[in-house]
Amino acid sequence: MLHWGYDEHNGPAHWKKVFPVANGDRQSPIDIKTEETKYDPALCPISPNYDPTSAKVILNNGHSTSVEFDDTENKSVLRGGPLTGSYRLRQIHFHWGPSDDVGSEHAVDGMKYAAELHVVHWNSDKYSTFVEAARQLDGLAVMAVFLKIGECNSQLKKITDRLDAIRAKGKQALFTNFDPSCLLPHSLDYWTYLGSLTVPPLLESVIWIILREPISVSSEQLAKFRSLLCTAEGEAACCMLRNYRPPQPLKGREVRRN
Ligand SMILES: CNS(=O)(=O)c1c(F)c(F)c(SCCN)c(F)c1F
Ligand SMILES: [Zn+2]
Repeated sequence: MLHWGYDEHNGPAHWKKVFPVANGDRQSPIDIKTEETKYDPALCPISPNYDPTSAKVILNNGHSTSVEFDDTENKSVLRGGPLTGSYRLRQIHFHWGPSDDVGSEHAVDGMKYAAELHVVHWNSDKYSTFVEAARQLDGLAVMAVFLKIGECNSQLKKITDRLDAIRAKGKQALFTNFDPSCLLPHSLDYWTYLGSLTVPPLLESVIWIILREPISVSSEQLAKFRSLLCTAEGEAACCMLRNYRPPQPLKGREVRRN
């Protein structure tokens, strides 16, 4: 297989040929059947504490757009929720689709949102680097926020207004003084379950925290994500129209809610 992607010839159905864990017991995303989620009174509120100076660059990696944070010290961390100890902020990125009726990775009772924000953290209490943590069962914590078509999101505008500068794969631009808490909804109520990365190598090291309340995004803002290119400058341009993996089998896992 050529390099993995989201096209007919290299998309999610092909990934298992190179990454056999794609058929594992704790793959992500999943379709959250809300009636089957279990209330857990032991679950704490989540407590994000981010320092805006941790933000460094905004990047087009060919599969998504991300904001990368300085994770050389414990300046921006997530605590609480289902987590033990503190998880250090690494980066945020988005998943979307070719039209507003699909795009999120997780689904809620079979319904997909237009896009999904992932806030990625790693367990800096127990491990020394992101790469080491990504190989551990409790290594990563990803907070997911659904994006629902509606009003223009003024906070998201800080990101969508910069996408022109990073259209081609491999391009990056300075991006600092940004606290990703500004992208969180009013309510921090969540579902949580044990899963994986949703892109190769699909490592089964993610504690998922999925916020139940979506944030808004306008159709025009979302269209800007789709104008990003999966190809580098000088290559035949190919738009990043979709980068979501379909829901995977639950395989007996429990989804808890606070
Ligand atoms: C949950 N979404 S994801 O797509 O599987 C994903 C990424 F895209 C990531 F970029 C990173 S971190 C940076 C790695 N090079 C990650 F931990 C991650 F889980
Ligand atoms: Zn993601």
